[in-house]
Amino acid sequence: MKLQLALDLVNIPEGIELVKEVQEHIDIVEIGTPVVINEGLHAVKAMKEAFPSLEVLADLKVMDAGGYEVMKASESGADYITVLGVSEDATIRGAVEEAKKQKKKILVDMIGVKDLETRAKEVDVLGVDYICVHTGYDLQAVGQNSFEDLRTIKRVVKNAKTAVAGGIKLNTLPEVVKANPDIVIVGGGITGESDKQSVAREMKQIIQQG
Ligand SMILES: O=C(CO)[C@H](O)[C@H](O)COP(=O)(O)O
Repeated sequence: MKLQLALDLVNIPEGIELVKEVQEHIDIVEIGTPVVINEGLHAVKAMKEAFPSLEVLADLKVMDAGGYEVMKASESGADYITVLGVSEDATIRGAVEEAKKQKKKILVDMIGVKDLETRAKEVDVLGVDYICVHTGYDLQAVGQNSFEDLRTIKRVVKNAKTAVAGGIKLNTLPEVVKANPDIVIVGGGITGESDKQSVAREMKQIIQQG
């Protein structure tokens, strides 16, 4: 099980400083959608250059032109690229095809999917690497989380690996880990803490203990 740090509310230099603090406790750095909007794919390139031993995920939330956008993110050094589960199968297929060419991985974000079980089964046969349940900020704000959704995809997904994101904190991590996802994605649960290093260290320990 990998720990992915999501960077959403920082610019490139702030992101690099933040990762320096926690790099030994994380596996993947996510360049979050707001960072890509503000800084472009330069942020992916800068992070990969600064931390060549860490994997980098570009959270593009691709919804069209799957092949082209995966190609551009791959050129910038992304190891993983996100595509939305609500997009057309043709978009997901295009993304998967390009990712295979570039030896990259596709993580499908199921944010906004209404019938999770049905769509997860459909996405699972398209050759994607990861299926991720995700409660975004707007639903976190009204008290929702992804824990039940994680159990659903663990039950129905047969080919892809699984991931979970959305408001995970140190005190809720044990419940998440119990469901055994392949990637746990944490943003504010680390970046919003004053002692980021010790929180990341503790999270990594909880993950390693399973
Ligand atoms: O993709 C995102 C928002 O769309 C975030 O990166 C993801 O939700 C993780 O951040 P947090 O732990 O703060 O919710």
